[in-house]
Amino acid sequence: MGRKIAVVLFNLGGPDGPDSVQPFLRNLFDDPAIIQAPLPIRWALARFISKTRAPSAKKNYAMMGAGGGSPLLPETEKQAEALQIELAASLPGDEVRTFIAMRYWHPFTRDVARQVKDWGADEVVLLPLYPQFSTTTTGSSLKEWKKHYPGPTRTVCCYPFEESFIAAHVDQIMAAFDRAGRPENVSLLLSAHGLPEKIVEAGDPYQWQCETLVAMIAARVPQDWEVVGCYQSRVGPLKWIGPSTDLEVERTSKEKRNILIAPIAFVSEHIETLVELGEEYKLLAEQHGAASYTRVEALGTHPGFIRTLVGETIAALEMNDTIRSCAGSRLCPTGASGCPHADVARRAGQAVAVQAE
Ligand SMILES: C=CC1=C(C)c2cc3[nH]c(cc4nc(cc5[nH]c(cc1n2)c(C)c5CCC(=O)O)C(CCC(=O)O)=C4C)c(C)c3C=C
Ligand SMILES: [Fe+2]
Ligand SMILES: [Fe+2]
Repeated sequence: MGRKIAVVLFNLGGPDGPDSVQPFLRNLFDDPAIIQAPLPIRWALARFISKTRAPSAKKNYAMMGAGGGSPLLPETEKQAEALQIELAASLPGDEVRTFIAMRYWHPFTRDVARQVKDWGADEVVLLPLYPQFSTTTTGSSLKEWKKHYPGPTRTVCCYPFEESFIAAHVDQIMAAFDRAGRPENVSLLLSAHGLPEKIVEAGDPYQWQCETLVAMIAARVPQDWEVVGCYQSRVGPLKWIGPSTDLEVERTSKEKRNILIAPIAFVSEHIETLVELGEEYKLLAEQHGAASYTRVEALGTHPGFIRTLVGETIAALEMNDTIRSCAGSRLCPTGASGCPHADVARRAGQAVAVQAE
């Protein structure tokens, strides 16, 4: 008899209407992975920041035509459905079901953990919809999952260097280049969500993974393009990693370049792609004289991306270990405190050679 395989997709979640913007933000800022402060202080900060940030965030959410909420859940549902169909075809003897576990809004991780238990899964694969590992995203979701699901699981750490993932990005970028009329003097800005510097200094492999991915994409696009990795969506008073996307948009606009801007850490459309990349930076580019500005679409249900997720799931099911590596057939950034491989690596006393494809 076949196995019952639950594939749990981790994502951040987003408000489902204007009234949930503030409680969603409060959940986000109450996460110790986001704000490292002792408890009564963190509660107070979460309450204060969510209250002060809610009015401007509501305006931004209202711009997306999703009833004042985020399109993140419907977009993630499309990915879950596509993945379930492909996995069913790849694992014909088994019963595969995809679940979506959001971190800060419905469907909450704790409720999904209960559904997976009730379904009676024989195998549980935890698959983050974050291609790069960060303690603030995948690490936080894993912790939350473990609080609510005591059974064994197989965890995909991250997949930033998978061949099909890089090829899907290059495909989306070249489609945007065609839409722009294949101009000369192209600056390709590969934009990821930023992080406070101190999180990276504590060992988070996210920036390293983003920058390595930028170099890998740069090797695949026309060699006369300028390719720049940059970071968007800064929040709060701390120093964040750079260069910042807005300053890169300004600089390349002043140089009268044709800008292509692509998200490399978000895999579906939501506020950070539709509003920040699609509206705010577009305006900035126009104000500073860019020759043109074209937004590259998020991967969504791009067949190459769904293939990446299928490959990661199957590799996780086949491995002996319970964690699927960060970096495909390359070496895991072991020793980084944020990487769930760190413990494995410490035990082995060396970088862990990971499963080949
Ligand atoms: C790679 C993905 C992400 C990282 C890393 C990340 C870190 C991070 N985020 C905040 C603060 C906010 N993030 C918000 C929304 C949001 N962030 C991501 C992804 C990453 N965040 C997603 C997918 C979304 C959801 C967007 C949606 O459509 O709902 C928000 C809310 C929006 C806003 O008010 O701007 C905040 C706030 C911090 C502080 C942080 C690292 C410390
Ligand atoms: Fe964020
Ligand atoms: Fe790892």
